[in-house]
Amino acid sequence: MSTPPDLELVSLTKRYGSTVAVDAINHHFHAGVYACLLGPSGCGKSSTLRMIAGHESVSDGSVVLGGADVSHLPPAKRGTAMMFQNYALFPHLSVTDNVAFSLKMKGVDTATRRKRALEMLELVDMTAQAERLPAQLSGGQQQRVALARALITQPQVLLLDEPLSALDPFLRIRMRSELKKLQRELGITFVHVTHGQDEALALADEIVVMNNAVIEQAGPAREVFNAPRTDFVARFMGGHNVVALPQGRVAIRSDRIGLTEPAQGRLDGRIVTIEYQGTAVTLNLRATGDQDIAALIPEEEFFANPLTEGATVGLTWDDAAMHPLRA
Ligand SMILES: Nc1ncnc2c1ncn2[C@@H]1O[C@H](COP(=O)(O)OP(=O)(O)OP(=O)(O)O)[C@@H](O)[C@H]1O
Repeated sequence: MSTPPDLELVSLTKRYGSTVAVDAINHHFHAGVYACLLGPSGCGKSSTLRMIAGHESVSDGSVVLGGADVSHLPPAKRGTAMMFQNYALFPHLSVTDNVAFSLKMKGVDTATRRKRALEMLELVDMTAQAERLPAQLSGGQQQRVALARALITQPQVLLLDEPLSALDPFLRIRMRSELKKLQRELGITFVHVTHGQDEALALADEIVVMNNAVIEQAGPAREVFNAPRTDFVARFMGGHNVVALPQGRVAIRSDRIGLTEPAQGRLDGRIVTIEYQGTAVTLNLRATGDQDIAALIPEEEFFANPLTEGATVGLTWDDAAMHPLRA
């Protein structure tokens, strides 16, 4: 397969009446990346995805694929394909006919489209169910059919809107590793919308965090998690404390906080609650300056020297654990 093209969003804007859903965002998705658009409900992720797909008009700015402005092309002419949250399968068509549908619309002959549909079903391991109706499939199987249906058009970019949200937690984790494997095999760009931090961390080469219609931070998953640049990203990614220090606000991972004697650390904290979590214990502390701080202490370390609620401890961390936050 030839190298897929880069996808660029240039000052991309979506307005619905007076609501600005996407506010002049710029981003360059490198070809072949697995990117997750991550953010809370209403931040503009789906609007962004739908503008890339061509299912929503662009109010301003442009979508550029492989150097060409595709902002005003119809969805089928862009080189993108979209997989919807509810899969949108036709209930009266067999699995094979669902997958072959877009080729039928393009006037491809029956034998060719059946052959291509079966190839796609093989790719997603659904050959055995080829003649069933969607209602005769499990949620995970429906998702695979939806994937096969999106991939039959040989898109350069696959757009996925909350593709795992309809599945139960067990299946969600299984299907997420299948999505990742498929993306690696195909080598095309995946842009996957989710509001789940775990999902984004598990899947993404690159995480694009959106909030209030803008991109707050984008970068490799580990960089976004370990070095959040704003309060919002630190809190939304989870696992971090936002601490106000004389030099400014910093993010510190809760598992980077250590305990010492009172007055021997950087701050003192009173233990408000203790939560046992199996491999670790979370201490929720009220620290100097009325700041809430969570410290995640490995189980063995905690129980070697158990503490009780109400006790005061000193809190320590390395300089390298502090990530300054933008004001
Ligand atoms: N068709 C529409 N008409 C008017 N406002 C809309 C429309 N679609 C979305 N919006 C508004 O635009 C903003 C962004 O919506 P969008 O669906 O892009 O967010 P999202 O991050 O995908 O949220 P969710 O995770 O809940 O799907 C929201 O304030 C929403 O209410």
